[in-house]
Amino acid sequence: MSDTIPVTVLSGALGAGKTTTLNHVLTADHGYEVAVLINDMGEVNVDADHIEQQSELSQTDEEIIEMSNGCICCRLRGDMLEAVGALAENRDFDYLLIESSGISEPIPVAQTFVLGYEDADYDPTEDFHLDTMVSVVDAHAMYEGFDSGRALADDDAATGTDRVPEEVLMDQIEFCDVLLLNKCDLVPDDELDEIEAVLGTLQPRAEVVRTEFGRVEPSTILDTGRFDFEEAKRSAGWRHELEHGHHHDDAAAEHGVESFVFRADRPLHPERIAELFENLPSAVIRAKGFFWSAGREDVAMGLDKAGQSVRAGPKGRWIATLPPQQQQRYLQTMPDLEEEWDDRWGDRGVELVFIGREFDRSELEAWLEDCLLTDEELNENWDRYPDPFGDEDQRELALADD
Ligand SMILES: Nc1nc2c(ncn2[C@@H]2O[C@H](COP(=O)(O)OP(=O)(O)OP(=O)(O)O)[C@@H](O)[C@H]2O)c(=O)[nH]1
Repeated sequence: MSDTIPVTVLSGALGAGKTTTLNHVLTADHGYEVAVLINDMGEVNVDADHIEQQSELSQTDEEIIEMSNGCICCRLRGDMLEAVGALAENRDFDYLLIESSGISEPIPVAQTFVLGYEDADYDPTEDFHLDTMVSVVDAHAMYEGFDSGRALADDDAATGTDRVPEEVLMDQIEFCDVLLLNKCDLVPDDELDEIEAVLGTLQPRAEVVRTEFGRVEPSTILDTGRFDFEEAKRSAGWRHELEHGHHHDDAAAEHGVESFVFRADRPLHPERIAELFENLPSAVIRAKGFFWSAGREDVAMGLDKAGQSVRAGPKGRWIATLPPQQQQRYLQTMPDLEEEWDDRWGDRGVELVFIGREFDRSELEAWLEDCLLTDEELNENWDRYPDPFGDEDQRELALADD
């Protein structure tokens, strides 16, 4: 057991701050050779897209595996095992850090590591042991919906096949060893005390740590030895999962959560798109990606909506704005990029992911289309358009107006 590789699994609702936490920990001084597996909800993993090559994540040397288009708690369970099995063959890392998708249920992920999985030949216990289950909780979302937080506490119906994300959230809270109460900067201290009290009642065993932008000591989530198999086995969820099996094979579909990606290779009108971002339907629970705002050819704008917060603004650089040598490096390593490269505009474009429950996708798509420059506008002087996004990093749009 002692020479098996420890595994930490990060769970947490969509937009709670898992990636932010992961970035923070990976760039901190942790002393491990970490391999990372990221499971993102949605067809494409925008977090890993090329404009973000400059992000902190890619500046670290970690081996990163991405699994999109499904959840590692269900459809991708076997795939996950195969991937970590292949990783383990080389053994050139000594820690495995997993970020599961926002709607992944933590128990099946834990069971996959502790018990293996019937459809996979690889037995993960030969190489790995589960060290810490971490849940990232969005303190601001809890604060905003404190009433529903109470409903959560009363809800013992985490069984059956009609599980909804609130119940997944419940599982994420109840089945973890460390609870990161994130986004504490957005919530008054006395409210945080109350939220912490609720969390403590729901999961007395977990260590609760308050964080802002995922800034946590690596030792809080790495090699803590806190995962307790005996304890886990006693939890109702664990037994239920074993008795009934993990029936669904697509958590997203089951929860009515869907995602779509909007792509375009022409710019968006800054005022129209800012207005749309400020008025996104509430059924859209998460949106992210990057876009080209007409008149701001110098910078890749990012969108980041998590719950009620909508932030947009400069996020990264287009590869087309990099010095030629660096540009060549990207183009050589990314064949897709070369294919999509526009002679005049390079990689500038729009790629936005929208995740929601029962939202009208075609209506949203039509609105987005309307925000693209028309053929006529393409010939105008874009520099005359007012720029609602400014020069700062992504800033809050919706909250500022409330
Ligand atoms: N104000 C504030 N914003 C935060 C904090 N942590 C993260 N955010 C922002 O919240 C948004 C979502 O953060 P992510 O780290 O991408 O969340 P995630 O859980 O990985 O999201 P998914 O992968 O889509 O499930 C981003 O805009 C972050 O900058 C925080 O502590 N305070």
